[in-house]
Amino acid sequence: MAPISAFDQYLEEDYKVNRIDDSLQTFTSVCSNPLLKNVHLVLFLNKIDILQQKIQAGIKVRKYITSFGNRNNEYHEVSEYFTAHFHQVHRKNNADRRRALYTHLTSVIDTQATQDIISNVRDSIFRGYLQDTSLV
Ligand SMILES: Nc1nc2c(ncn2[C@@H]2O[C@H](COP(=O)(O)OP(=O)(O)OP(=O)(O)O)[C@@H](O)[C@H]2O)c(=O)[nH]1
Repeated sequence: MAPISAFDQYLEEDYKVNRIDDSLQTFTSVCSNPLLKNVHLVLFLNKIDILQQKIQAGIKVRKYITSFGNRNNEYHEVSEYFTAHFHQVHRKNNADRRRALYTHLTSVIDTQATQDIISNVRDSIFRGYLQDTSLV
């Protein structure tokens, strides 16, 4: 789980490290861990409600993440941009393409939507097990 609303925040323990970069570094460690080589990953990009509020308040992503450049400072473009970065980290650390990454944009304070997403994730994991055993 990574908070994608945190693009304008820095670590308390190191004020030079942007919190999105910190999440990407943590995710790189997960993806490059040999013990997790064959484990499918489910990533919740969380706090999208706060991301939407920040964007509506006019906070510019490019001020904090210069690589965002002149893209539109609107929710869909921003969330797609950050999601793509996490997928890129996964791709770089998944040379044999055996592992899947499932990403979900979440706001866990919306308990109904979160419950629906978790049910879908659980269903797809079970479906994967059944396919592996050729039962479906
Ligand atoms: N608005 C909103 N608040 C959330 C969401 N997820 C967690 N929180 C709240 O954020 C606060 C911190 O919780 P977490 O983010 O789980 O904890 P954390 O990772 O230690 O906190 P941060 O470092 O601030 O991200 C709590 O008050 C949560 O209720 C979300 O999707 N939307």
